[in-house]
Amino acid sequence: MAAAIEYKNISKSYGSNVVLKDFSLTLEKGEFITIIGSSGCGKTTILKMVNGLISPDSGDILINGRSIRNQDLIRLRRGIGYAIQGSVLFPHMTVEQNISYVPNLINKKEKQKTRTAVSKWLQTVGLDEELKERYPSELSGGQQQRVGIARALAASPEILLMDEPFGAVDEITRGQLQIELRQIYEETRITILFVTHDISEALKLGTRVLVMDQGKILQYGSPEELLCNPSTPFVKQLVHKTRRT
Ligand SMILES: Nc1ncnc2c1ncn2[C@@H]1O[C@H](COP(=O)(O)OP(=O)(O)OP(=O)(O)O)[C@@H](O)[C@H]1O
Repeated sequence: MAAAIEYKNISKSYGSNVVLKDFSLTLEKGEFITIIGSSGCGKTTILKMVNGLISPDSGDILINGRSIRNQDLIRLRRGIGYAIQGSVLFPHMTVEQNISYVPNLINKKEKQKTRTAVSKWLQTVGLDEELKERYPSELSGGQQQRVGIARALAASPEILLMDEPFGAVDEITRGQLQIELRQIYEETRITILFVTHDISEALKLGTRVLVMDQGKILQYGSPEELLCNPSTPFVKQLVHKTRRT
């Protein structure tokens, strides 16, 4: 399978804090990659490097075989969905305006087509059509999170970056969103990078799980590989938590 994202010998430090040192990894197209590891180990850093929100000190990142170094970052970001924890919706725009924001930037002349697409995305993320006229402040946390996911998907990205997108919602909503996201993945087969603190979520959603510690890859493999063949005592302890729950 072709590579969607390649990290090539990436190093990144903040002052004397070395976050990544010679980090290399190839992520294949169409995988749902969940990323887990101790706090501060560099999960968000490797995610934000994909859409250029964080630049490496050295090394290179290739998206679909092309280095992001010489690419127009604004254009690159429009093609990469990004959903993070909590509501990051534009407060002064309705649900419909939020979801259609990027599609309207991309194809200015096809407003009707975008309107139809908004209805499709609302349905996909399990939101009632009548919510589209509401403002973010008139929605529950779970609904806001769903709109955030619809907005990230609305530009039909090939890559979707998700940084603890379900971190701020209750358990029941979280379970529903997990099922919906997995369905969206099955239907679209886009490449998803999903940061989580929850090992059950990582094993349940991912086709591949990346376990990191202090900027290093401890294991990158399928959920089955992690469960049957944990590479280190750290990974073993981590996956054992799910067996007890
Ligand atoms: N802008 C910044 N300036 C200084 N240090 C930073 C900055 N951004 C991140 N760091 C540090 O870099 C390290 C990695 O951060 P990162 O956000 O990638 O970790 P993480 O694994 O996503 O953490 P968490 O699970 O707690 O969200 C941390 O030690 C963090 O404090």
